[in-house]
Amino acid sequence: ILGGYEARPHLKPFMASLQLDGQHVCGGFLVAEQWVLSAAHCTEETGDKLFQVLLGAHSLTEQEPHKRLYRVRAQFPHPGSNKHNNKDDLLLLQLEEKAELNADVQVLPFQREDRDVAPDTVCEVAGWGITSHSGRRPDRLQQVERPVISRDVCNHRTRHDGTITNNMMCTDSRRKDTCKGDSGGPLVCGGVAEGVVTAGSRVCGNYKKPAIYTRLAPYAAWIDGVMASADG
Ligand SMILES: O=C(O)c1[nH]c2ccc(F)cc2c1NC(=O)[C@H]1C[C@@H]1c1ccccc1
Repeated sequence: ILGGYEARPHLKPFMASLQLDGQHVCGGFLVAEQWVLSAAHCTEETGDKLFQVLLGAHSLTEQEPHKRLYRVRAQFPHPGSNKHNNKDDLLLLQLEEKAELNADVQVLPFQREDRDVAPDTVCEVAGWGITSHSGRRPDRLQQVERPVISRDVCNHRTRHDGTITNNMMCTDSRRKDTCKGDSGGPLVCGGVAEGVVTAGSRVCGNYKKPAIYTRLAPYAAWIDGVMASADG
């Protein structure tokens, strides 16, 4: 997160850190007791290794009462996701067991009504992504508030030039922005997850390249289908 600030500890109990060999790779959030939602691009350099999912954390390193690392039983990247674009950039992870819910571990509902969030709506996004252009990695969860910008503005020739589909949304990226390591985390507007930070490599903090999110409402059936199909 660029231009943000440290979140109040454990006030975002839905936040997940997707880790490989103890290292944070991407964000995510608890979408059901045994399921975490993130971004498909995050699996690009993992080979066939499965992530581990850290829940209940504020600090990535310090001991905290409800912090727990969960093994993943299976990973389901959206079938339409690919490494050449931001389309269908969603990943569902089935935990080995149901997460133990408590003050620091809670599910976050996602938007199921397929209607665009109004431009200028201020939403918030959190993550353990880099906090500076030099690539500084925070130990504690950061957050920032960002206004939604319309798809037309985001698709302007000088911005993302027509690549933003109806299944995507954008927020202003002047100074305050998401960045590497924040991908997979939720864009929360009015207490509901409206989108997931896309994980395609993008410049951060430049107003000419707004942040891009995968909208969740269009994928409600896919999310429900995968969760229902896999046992549990
Ligand atoms: O965050 C992203 O946008 C993104 N997109 C990807 C695609 C492939 C892929 F193999 C990884 C990623 C990845 N995450 C990262 O590079 C994470 C490793 C970097 C990081 C940043 C801050 C703190 C800790 C670690």
